[in-house]
Amino acid sequence: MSDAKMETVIDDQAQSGGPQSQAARQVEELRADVDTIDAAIVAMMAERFRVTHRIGLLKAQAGFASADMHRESAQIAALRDKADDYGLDPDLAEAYLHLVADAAKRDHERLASQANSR
Ligand SMILES: O=C(O)C(=O)C[C@]1(C(=O)O)C=C[C@@H](O)C=C1
Repeated sequence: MSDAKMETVIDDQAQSGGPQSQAARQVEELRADVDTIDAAIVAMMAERFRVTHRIGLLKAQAGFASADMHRESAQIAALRDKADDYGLDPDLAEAYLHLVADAAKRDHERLASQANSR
């Protein structure tokens, strides 16, 4: 256990028939759950992006700035609390919010520059 490995290809281990193949097969089963969860997260992110795109269209039409850091502070505080409730590292929830809000703002900037060039 003490040798520091850089990578273990679990698929190879599962087929090896060696002493670690049962653990490797259990990892593979859990990976199916990970894939299902990741697909759901991507679907929800796409839905979120469609909603923020609509916000961006309204902001561009009204001449509002893409960013609203007051709103983002409230979102971060709420998500950090929620993460705590679920036993998730609040830093991870905050990193998620930055990721999606930054993407939304880039989209809003594009929409604003399109509106300005008309
Ligand atoms: O709620 C807004 O005003 C948005 O533009 C959406 C959003 C977000 O992605 O949640 C993005 C940018 C703002 O700074 C705040 C929030």
